[in-house]
Amino acid sequence: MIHFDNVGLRYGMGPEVLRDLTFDIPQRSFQFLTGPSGAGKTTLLRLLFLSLQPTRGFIRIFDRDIATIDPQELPLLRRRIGIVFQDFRLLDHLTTYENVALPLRVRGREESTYRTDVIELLKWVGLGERMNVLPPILSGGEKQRAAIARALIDQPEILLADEPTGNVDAPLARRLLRLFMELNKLGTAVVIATHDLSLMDQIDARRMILSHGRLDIYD
Ligand SMILES: Nc1ncnc2c1ncn2[C@@H]1O[C@H](COP(=O)(O)OP(=O)(O)OP(=O)(O)O)[C@@H](O)[C@H]1O
Repeated sequence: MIHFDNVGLRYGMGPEVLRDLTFDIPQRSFQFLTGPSGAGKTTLLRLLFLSLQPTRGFIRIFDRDIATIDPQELPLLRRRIGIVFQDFRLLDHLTTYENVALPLRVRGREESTYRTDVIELLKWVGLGERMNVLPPILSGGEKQRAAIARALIDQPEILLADEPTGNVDAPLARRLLRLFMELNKLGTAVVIATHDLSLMDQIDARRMILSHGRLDIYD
């Protein structure tokens, strides 16, 4: 589904942050992306989300060479990729329900065509009772789950999550991990960027470890 071949990335004239990355992310796979702070996890997620271009190398996503993708096509391709940002990026003046429905609303979909799906998804992430609340009232873990629901509303083929358990306690982290595993069983590929060793130790999943800009993979 995703293939990187000798990819390198530098910001401006700075040093290479990512070097010689060659790997695949297969359909329906589940992996952790880890490494010390500053190793380049967020940068790699941005490449996977098509919000950065590599400075060298070749990336194929959904059978497309990303160097040849017209910028106008990006929104359509990005719909196939769900992303949960480290800082959630919820809009404070919209309710939880409206935040999750927003990607559909901006595309001009009629509310009657998605209302039930949004409610079902909110129930699935455990926010059935918090649908009409504004984000500033939500706890850190609830915001996290609202951001996950928003990333999933378009039924992406791959979910990218940046430190999704960074702001929650251990029981909730386990619950979120179960949610990601359930999603993966339903067919979505999952990439979780995390520092959290205890989270990774809970399941026997592939580990992509970044260090000094290079990547080692333990299947
Ligand atoms: N927009 C940018 N411009 C210049 N340098 C950047 C930019 N974004 C990140 N960097 C640098 O790239 C390197 C990798 O950063 P990145 O945020 O990808 O690491 P990370 O592994 O996600 O870190 P953390 O675990 O602390 O979130 C760091 O040295 C960082 O300072």
